[in-house]
Amino acid sequence: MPKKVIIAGGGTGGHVYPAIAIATGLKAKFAEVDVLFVGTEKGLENDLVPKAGFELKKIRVRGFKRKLSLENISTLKEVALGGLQSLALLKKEKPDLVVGTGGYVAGPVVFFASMLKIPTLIHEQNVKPGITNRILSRFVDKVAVSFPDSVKYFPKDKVVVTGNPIRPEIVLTEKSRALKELGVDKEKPLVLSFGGSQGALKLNEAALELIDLIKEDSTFQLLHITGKKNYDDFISKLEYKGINPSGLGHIKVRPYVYEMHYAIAAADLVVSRAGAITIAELTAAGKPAILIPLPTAAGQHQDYNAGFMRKNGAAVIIKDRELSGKKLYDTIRNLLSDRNTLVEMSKASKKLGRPDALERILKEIISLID
Ligand SMILES: CC(=O)N[C@H]1[C@@H](OP(=O)(O)OP(=O)(O)OC[C@H]2O[C@@H](n3ccc(=O)[nH]c3=O)[C@H](O)[C@@H]2O)O[C@H](CO)[C@@H](O)[C@@H]1O
Repeated sequence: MPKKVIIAGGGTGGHVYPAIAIATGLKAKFAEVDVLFVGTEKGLENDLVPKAGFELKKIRVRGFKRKLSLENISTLKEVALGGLQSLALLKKEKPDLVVGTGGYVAGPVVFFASMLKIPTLIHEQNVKPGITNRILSRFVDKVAVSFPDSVKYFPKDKVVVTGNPIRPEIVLTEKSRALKELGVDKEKPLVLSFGGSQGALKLNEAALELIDLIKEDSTFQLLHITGKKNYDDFISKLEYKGINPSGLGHIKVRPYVYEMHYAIAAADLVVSRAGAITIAELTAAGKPAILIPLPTAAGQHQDYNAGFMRKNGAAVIIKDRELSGKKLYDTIRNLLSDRNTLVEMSKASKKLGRPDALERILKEIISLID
């Protein structure tokens, strides 16, 4: 009998990309396995899941505000509704396994699956786990974590260190091919900058200043990703500064890059937020980084992710409040002009990579289905 796996994960790329990596890995190994995604109406899953060739069912879930607020009363209604929808979906689909990769949607789907005695696995991407996964860990069968430092947060008998599953192309793409695909000059180093899957306004502000500093001439090239919703505003601000973005050969600005494996493979240095999947991709590809952890991330979890990279010599950190175009420019110039440090950082980064993470998670999944 063919098996059915439900993967619940959504909201941002950090939850959706690992879910897609798991689904694609499962299908590659067992073509007969049926994989169904559960997400919400608004998240990035609506764009990425159908593109990856999977079916997406949607339920209505919202997160609670961390502070006491009236809005939480209406959220409570949504949560109850989301619970009922999850239950109905699980009863209808009768999956053999439910995997949760985070985001609000994973909460009710994984919780009710465990109540229905369906085998469950959750995956935690960050060094410091979120509250939902900590609560869910009491009910699920397996907890896959991405860093040894996360083990202490979960029940000992359930937790296993697998790493963050990433798209295989991230490791498989040759730099020379990537440079060609992106149309960048192979003689000058390329700096890739982006603020996770949504883009980051603060990083965009710094990038605007940085572009102003390097527009005439530069020792490096820049590929800056603004995030889809910030792109038009970014371009208007560039034009206001008298800069025509399409007229700059050594600077490229994009709203979003679907083929991120080319951007990462081509880069000599990466500037980014400290999202867990970004870090997993950079380390798998052995890229040195300048990280600007998002200060408002729940429980400061990006500080922990970035701290892990710095502790191991793979990244330098700029604090969000200290970020400016000039600071970014100086930090980039210093690193690019110090070849030895850059090589050491690349090696350190590569050492932290876990290219076998997907295989490890698949092994856990298979043992739960069997
Ligand atoms: C604001 C917030 O709470 N962010 C969280 C979210 O981050 P976010 O969704 O930003 O996730 P990550 O930084 O972990 O991953 C971003 C993903 O988007 C991809 N990408 C990005 C830009 C682009 O143009 N194309 C593209 O494909 C990257 O290659 C990567 O695969 O989930 C992560 C994993 O739980 C957390 O660590 C982050 O703290």
